[in-house]
Amino acid sequence: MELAIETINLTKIYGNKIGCTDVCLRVPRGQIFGFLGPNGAGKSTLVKMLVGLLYPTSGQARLLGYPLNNIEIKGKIGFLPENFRYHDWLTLRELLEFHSKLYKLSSSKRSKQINAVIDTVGLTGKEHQKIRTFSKGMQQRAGLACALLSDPELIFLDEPTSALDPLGRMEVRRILLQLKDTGTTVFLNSHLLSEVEMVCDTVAFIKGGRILRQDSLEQLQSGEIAVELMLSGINDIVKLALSNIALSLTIDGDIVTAFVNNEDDIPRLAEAVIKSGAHLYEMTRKRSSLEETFIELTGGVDH
Ligand SMILES: Nc1ncnc2c1ncn2[C@@H]1O[C@H](COP(=O)(O)OP(=O)(O)OP(=O)(O)O)[C@@H](O)[C@H]1O
Repeated sequence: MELAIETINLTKIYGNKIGCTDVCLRVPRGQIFGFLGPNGAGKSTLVKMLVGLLYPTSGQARLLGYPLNNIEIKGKIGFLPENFRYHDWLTLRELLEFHSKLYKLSSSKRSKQINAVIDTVGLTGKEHQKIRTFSKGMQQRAGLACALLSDPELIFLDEPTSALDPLGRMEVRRILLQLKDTGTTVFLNSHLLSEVEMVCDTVAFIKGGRILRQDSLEQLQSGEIAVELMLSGINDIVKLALSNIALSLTIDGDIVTAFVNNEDDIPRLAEAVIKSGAHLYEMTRKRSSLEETFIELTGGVDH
């Protein structure tokens, strides 16, 4: 398997504080990789080392086959930092011109590429507006446009949707999947587990600077699913029908929680209730398995 990122015992110590320690990650090329952890876990520290903004205290890493800080890879990676502040007195077009010069894009390529990224992030028509007049969501799109300018082979996005409304988030998900389709590797730091679940192929969890687990989303989601059903008329027939589908059941008054192995069992639960003559008032899939894994591994959801 060809790797976009490989780190071997990568460590950053700030004075006597651990940023991250002994990080060994393997990010396959062409995947969307989700990097999850509570506040202060070491996510930004790792990304900053990978993009060359921080020197590691020890350990090694290779990006797109090159050792860290190789100048050649700078033109092949894109980066959207978490708390970016761009030159807000510039217009969007001026900002992108400036960044494309930093990327040393040829003048013939520059204009075409700027138009393309503006279109991709949905800011067409805003080219001549100053960044300072942009809403937070528009600023985040402008940041994403900068990160896409070099047509990167590998892109790091630190909380790319934190300022976006649900529609904006959906749009970013579409962009991420589009990037994946064209072979770009996406390294996504996100607190939004539902988003990670929707787009990522592989996920790693970090806490206290240490990687707790790295696995494919498929593997992480292969655990049990809890489904809560609010019923009236619970009787032995319903219980039997549900227990024929579920691995186990718990009943508390009108609430039945059924644990199933497979997503396809969820509609079967509803059918079983209706066929057995009980009334179904509400049906909720409890926490997603990714969320459960996150809580189990890190001891809590961060906000
Ligand atoms: N410049 C610094 N000097 C000293 N300690 C730092 C520095 N930057 C980060 N740290 C510490 O390193 C640890 C990891 O921080 P980091 O910002 O990498 O976490 P994070 O997972 O990105 O957090 P968040 O989700 O809140 O952005 C924290 O304990 C933090 O206080």
